[in-house]
Amino acid sequence: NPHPLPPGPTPLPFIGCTIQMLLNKPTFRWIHKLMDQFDTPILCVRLGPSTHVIAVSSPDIACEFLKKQDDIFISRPDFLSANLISDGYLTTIMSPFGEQWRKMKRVINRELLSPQIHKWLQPKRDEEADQLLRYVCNQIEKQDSTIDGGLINVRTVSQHFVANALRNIVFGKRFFGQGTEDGGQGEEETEHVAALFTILKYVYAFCITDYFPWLRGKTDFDGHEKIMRTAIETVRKYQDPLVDERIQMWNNGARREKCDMLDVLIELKNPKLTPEEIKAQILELMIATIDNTSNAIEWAMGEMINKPMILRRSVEELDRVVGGEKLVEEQDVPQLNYIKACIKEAFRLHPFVPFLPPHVSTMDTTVAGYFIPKGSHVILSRFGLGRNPNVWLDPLRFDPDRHLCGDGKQVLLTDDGLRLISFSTGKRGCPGIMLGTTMTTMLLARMVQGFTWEAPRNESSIKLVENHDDNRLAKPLVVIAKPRLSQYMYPRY
Ligand code: HEM
Repeated sequence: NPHPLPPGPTPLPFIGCTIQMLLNKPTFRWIHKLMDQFDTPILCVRLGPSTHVIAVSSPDIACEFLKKQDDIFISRPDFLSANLISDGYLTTIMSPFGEQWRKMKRVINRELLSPQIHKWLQPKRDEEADQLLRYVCNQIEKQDSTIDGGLINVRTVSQHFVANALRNIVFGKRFFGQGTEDGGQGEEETEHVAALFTILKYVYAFCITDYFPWLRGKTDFDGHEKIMRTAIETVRKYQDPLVDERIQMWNNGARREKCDMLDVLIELKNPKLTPEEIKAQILELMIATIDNTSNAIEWAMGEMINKPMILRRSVEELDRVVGGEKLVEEQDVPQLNYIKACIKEAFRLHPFVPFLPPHVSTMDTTVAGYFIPKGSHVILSRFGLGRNPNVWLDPLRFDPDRHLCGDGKQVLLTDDGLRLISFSTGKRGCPGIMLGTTMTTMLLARMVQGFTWEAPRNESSIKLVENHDDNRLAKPLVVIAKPRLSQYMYPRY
């Protein structure tokens, strides 16, 4: 191939840039620094003897990879983390290109995330939207009654809203255990969610042995393997027995009617799934949903509370679209354009994971004039795209107006031109757009409709500081909420 590799640091023989990577943690910040140093929107870093990692921060080049040459960049790497999560690539997100990926993606698209199934499962999501208000009200009531309102940890509320809804949709119950008196999660759910986030932290996390594959199983150099195995075990300890129990119920006739996603997966005839496939796929669906939704809402709320004008406009939208006499419902989501613009702005500016899962090329090719060898790991930078100063004016400013379309056109959370990353695009794109959009919008809409929000008394504004190691808020968002609707409107159980 006459074309050069994309610019990047000169790799050493055999080890590539591995030592530099180890000396410059966290790796995503190092990669972005290199893109700045080389002044390039496409960078090549070689890790180990032969892996070319290609980072991208320009929408045009991103579209060449995921639109024009989508068929080539359709695989995933064989990483230990991905292998463990997917139980040897039985699932969708993690599986390399091939029959198993095709089969599972079809099952998810057609059987779990179709519009009919979405509608069928709405009562479960509605239940969680009501529980959300009830839980926040209870938290406020529990606190010192001399203070007007109460302190709410938005991170905990958001993460558990998503996890509870997912458990309800998949297993038909919000909690593994009893929960708490006030409608909150119990020990079991806290452990479940923490383990899901540990898995998310260590998946595709530049683990050394992934670039020296013959070391796999011989050394756990950076400790990732042990952490990953423990977290997966924790999640499966709660989930797998429910799957086994349910299979048995179908077998012995104790269950005859499908009520949730687990029933759908067990009763699938063509293709028939094995218990191992069902268990691994459920674990993957759990991690697919929880981070983006909850993290976007935590950041969006922090930004909105710091900019009261934005918060006010979103309240006005809710009052206009929904009115003061009923709670916001899923049917209102298409019209909540300002709320969705706030969420999209959080996706743009504060993505939970810095890169998309790697897209691996299945043959040699040329992109943007550069040689991209077969087996390259292309990582589109959510961070780099969303904050690209050539694309976004004043990129670090939280400004939902960027996403309003005018002419009354609906704001979509999708990202077709890849100017930011929300659900990605192409054959590897997210199949959960409808469910993801619905849950994220309902969460923010109910929080904003149900309560007024402000910074804690001793803080003039909220310190929106990003973690060094990831893009989360350095400290969970804890703010004051006060009920803003008439008392009779809050669901009681
Ligand atoms: C706001 C919520 C969500 C966001 C922002 C989101 C985002 C993403 C992104 C960026 C990808 C990677 C695409 C790529 O590699 O190019 C992805 C993949 C995926 N997502 Fe989502 N997602 C969300 C919700 C969901 C939900 C609710 C489900 C299902 C319950 C889901 C299931 C999947 C699956 C199965 C894949 C793998 C696709 C493949 O590799 O072929 N996601 N998602």
